[in-house]
Amino acid sequence: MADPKARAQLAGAMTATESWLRKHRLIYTGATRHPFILTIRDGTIDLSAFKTWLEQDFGFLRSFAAFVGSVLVKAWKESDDRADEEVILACLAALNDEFAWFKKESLKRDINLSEVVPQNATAGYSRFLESLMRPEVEYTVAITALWLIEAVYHESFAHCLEEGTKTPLELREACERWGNEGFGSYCNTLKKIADRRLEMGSEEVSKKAEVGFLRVLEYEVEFWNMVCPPHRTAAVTEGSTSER
Ligand SMILES: Cc1ncc(CN)c(N)n1
Repeated sequence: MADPKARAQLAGAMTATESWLRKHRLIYTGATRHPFILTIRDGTIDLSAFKTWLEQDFGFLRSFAAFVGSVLVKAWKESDDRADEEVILACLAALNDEFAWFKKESLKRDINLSEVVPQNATAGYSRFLESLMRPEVEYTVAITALWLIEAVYHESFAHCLEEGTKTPLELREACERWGNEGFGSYCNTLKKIADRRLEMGSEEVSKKAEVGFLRVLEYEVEFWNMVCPPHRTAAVTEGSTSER
């Protein structure tokens, strides 16, 4: 069905991103409720896993910053709304702050970030981001991926801040960085941009954006799995900690 309006009517009041979140709920939950996050939330986190996450996420961040820069270029060239550029620019500014935070945290934990070698999951994710930076990749596809990458972190870390959780004090700052309400509103703004673009775009672009959506979730799960391999946490997901 090529007509976007007819597509929207068929889906009722649901936006494209909402219908994908529903359709791909299983993998979305896998990405936002990963055992790594659950162990932060219940206070049983293995601090060496947290250290690995710090090291690898810093590496990811370098590619992510380049990707966000490429989304800004696409917005400048293709967007129907100049306000999009301001949202993406704010994201780049926040990333500058994020780099400083990673450096501060690594100093506290005796990590030499310049010596860290990207593991397969980080390198694979970076290659995927690089593929999205190509000029022929549509702005709509790229902004949808950007929204989801940010939203997965927001949903994951916000889960560790809910009432009654046992998130260790020393990890609260990390959780607040992505789990705070301001970050949540920024994710919502990105979601609205993605939906606006998806609504006005072709069926073909929408399909590409959905493929990108799924790939982001797969890479996010792989990223968490690298930090906290499933075999080590099988017992946690089964409700016991005896195998850890
Ligand atoms: C792997 C990953 N995914 C998402 C984010 C949030 N920018 C992050 N820092 N790292």
